[in-house]
Amino acid sequence: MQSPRQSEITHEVIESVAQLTEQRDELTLLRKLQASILEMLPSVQVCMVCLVPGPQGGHWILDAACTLPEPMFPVSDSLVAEAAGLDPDVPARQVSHGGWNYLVSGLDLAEGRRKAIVLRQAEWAPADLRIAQGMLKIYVNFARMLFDSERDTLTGLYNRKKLEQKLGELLAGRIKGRNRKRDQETDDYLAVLDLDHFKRINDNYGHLIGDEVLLVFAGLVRNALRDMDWVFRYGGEEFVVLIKDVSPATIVAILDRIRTRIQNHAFPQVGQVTVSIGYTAIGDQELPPYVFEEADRALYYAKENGRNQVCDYGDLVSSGKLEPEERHSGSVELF
Ligand SMILES: Nc1nc2c(ncn2[C@@H]2O[C@H](COP(=O)(O)OP(=O)(O)OP(=O)(O)O)[C@@H](O)[C@H]2O)c(=O)[nH]1
Repeated sequence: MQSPRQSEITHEVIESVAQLTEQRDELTLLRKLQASILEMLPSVQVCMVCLVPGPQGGHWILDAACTLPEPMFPVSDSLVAEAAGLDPDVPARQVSHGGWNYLVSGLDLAEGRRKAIVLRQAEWAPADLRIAQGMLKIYVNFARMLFDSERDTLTGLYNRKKLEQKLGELLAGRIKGRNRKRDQETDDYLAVLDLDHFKRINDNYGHLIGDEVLLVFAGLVRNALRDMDWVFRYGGEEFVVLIKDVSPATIVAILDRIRTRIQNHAFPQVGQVTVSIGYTAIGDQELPPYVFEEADRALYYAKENGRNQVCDYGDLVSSGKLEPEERHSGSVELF
């Protein structure tokens, strides 16, 4: 039979696992993991960092721009090397260093990144170690599942489901007035990007090369943007980017930079590929499909009028080239 203390611990562990698996967002999942570990094992210190391949490749470095919960200690180069060398199938490894006993765990992310979770304590009681290892194992398994559920398998970009969630959150925030910046000159934008004459690429070079073009295209778009910008594969050869808090001049510059980089890139076997882009400011549309619909209409205009160009829904409406969107309640087609 369990002692009262044992059954209290069992209850705490079950409660923590239940709370952990309620999370649907990478960052809140990490925060919950940190809180649960600190609650169950108060003498443990926790540090969560992102690693990226170094400039020469072959070794990993800390990604300072990666925002994770406040680290409780600095991560040394040797710990980075330890986390980098982890076998993804081994959830946690024990390492002793400078009078501390560390438990290092890693999780591979898209775009060659790796997340490392490092716990430390001068001495680990065997029961504490088992709890920590178990929690890390549950976290890694659950985070992988969460990660897969919101990513496109070919490109590793976020998928349409994640777009719907992200855009819904953004609009809800604006409606509540939290992100409204009426007095400022910046806005949030949604752009739809569609490769030109992609069917010809498939027809002339085959589906595998078509997939390769999509993969290279996804990387070029991702690399042309800041870490804080969101890139989604909407489906087929259609992609969406969400760019927050930029001026009207900046959004044109960003999207035209993407367009030019694609045009100037020599795609393996295929050579030149171009992209058409339609975008709209995220304002009072109220529902995610309304935002998408505006950007998609601007994209359609770009396609109909020569392709390989960037078109703004707002400009097209104010110059009379497009009729403003008429919305009838009940006619909303969800994503
Ligand atoms: N290789 C590959 N092809 C895809 C994928 N998803 C969709 N496609 C193809 O993308 C092509 C899209 O063709 P269309 O919608 O006619 O458009 P397009 O040829 O790009 O012409 P425009 O958009 O008008 O410039 C179709 O041939 C689809 O089969 C995919 O995952 N891999």
